[in-house]
Parts: sequence; structure tokens; C-alpha cells
Amino acid sequence: MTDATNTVAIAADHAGYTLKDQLKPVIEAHGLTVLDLGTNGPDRVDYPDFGHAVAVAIRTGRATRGLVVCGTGIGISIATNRHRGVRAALCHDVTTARLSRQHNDANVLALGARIIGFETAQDCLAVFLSTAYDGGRHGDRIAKIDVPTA
Ligand SMILES: O=C[C@H](O)[C@H](O)[C@H](O)COP(=O)(O)O
Repeated sequence: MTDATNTVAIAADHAGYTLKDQLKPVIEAHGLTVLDLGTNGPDRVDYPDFGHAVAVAIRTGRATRGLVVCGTGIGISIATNRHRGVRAALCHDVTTARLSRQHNDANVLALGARIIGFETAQDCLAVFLSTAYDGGRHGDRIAKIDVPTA
């Protein structure tokens, strides 16, 4: 049986699926399991469907981390962030990828395949997967992110 704590759910739209596939070895090199939720071809699809799929995988315990990719990373990160407890960080550089873990305890990395190249994407993902959350003063702030239900 797959260990959810070591599983990274990944998904992309048609603009991001090539980068998503190229990044699988980075996840596996960290000793983690890939849960690929598509898409897997160039046919046009809607990025919210794939952002939601990763968020649901995290919320239901099938994975603890995620990677989402679309053309800019914007649409799919917005959709992914609609889920309570899911914190998707759109990153274009290694520094923001590192800080998204240290300060924000981001559990999903969002990338824009039409914005950054493979080398930068690879570095962002490697840092995202290997950086721990700092805790401390950041905890109270993170607790305020999800809007309380009425
Ligand atoms: O935020 C949205 C993403 O960048 C999409 O990947 C993008 O809008 C897709 O555009 P198109 O349908 O022109 O390929």
C-alpha cells in the first residue's frame, strides 16, 4: 500500500503536462512516490479540474504534498487554493520556493510552464521538497489563512 506521507500528487493542464512529466524524476529522486492525476496529452483541458484533483488528494489523505502546473501557474494555483488546508505557492525562483516552505508551510508548489524553464522548475521543486517549515511565529499566521465557516 502506498504511504500517503511520502506521496506527491501532481497534475497539470495541456500547457503544463510536459513540464509535469519532466519533473517526476525530481520527486522520485527524493524517495517520494508520484500520484499522477493528469492531464497526459496536448488536448485542451480546464486547469481548475486539475488543481481541484490535487487539492482533493491532499484533503482526503492520498498525498501530503502536491505539484500543479499550467501555462502561468496562476489559474491552477488559484483553483488549488480554494480548498481548506491547502496552501499552493506559485514560485518562479528558488528563494520563493524555499520561503514558501519555511514561512508558509506550503503543501503545493505551483509552476508556470510558459514562464520558467526546466532548470529553474527543477530547482524550485527540489528546494520545495527538501525544505522544512520553520514553525514558531508563522503558526498563528497560517492558522488565520482559512476563513472560519459561519
Ligand atoms: O492560468 C491559466 C493557465 O496559464 C492556462 O494554462 C492558460 O490559460 C491556457 O491557455 P490556452 O487555452 O490558450 O492554451
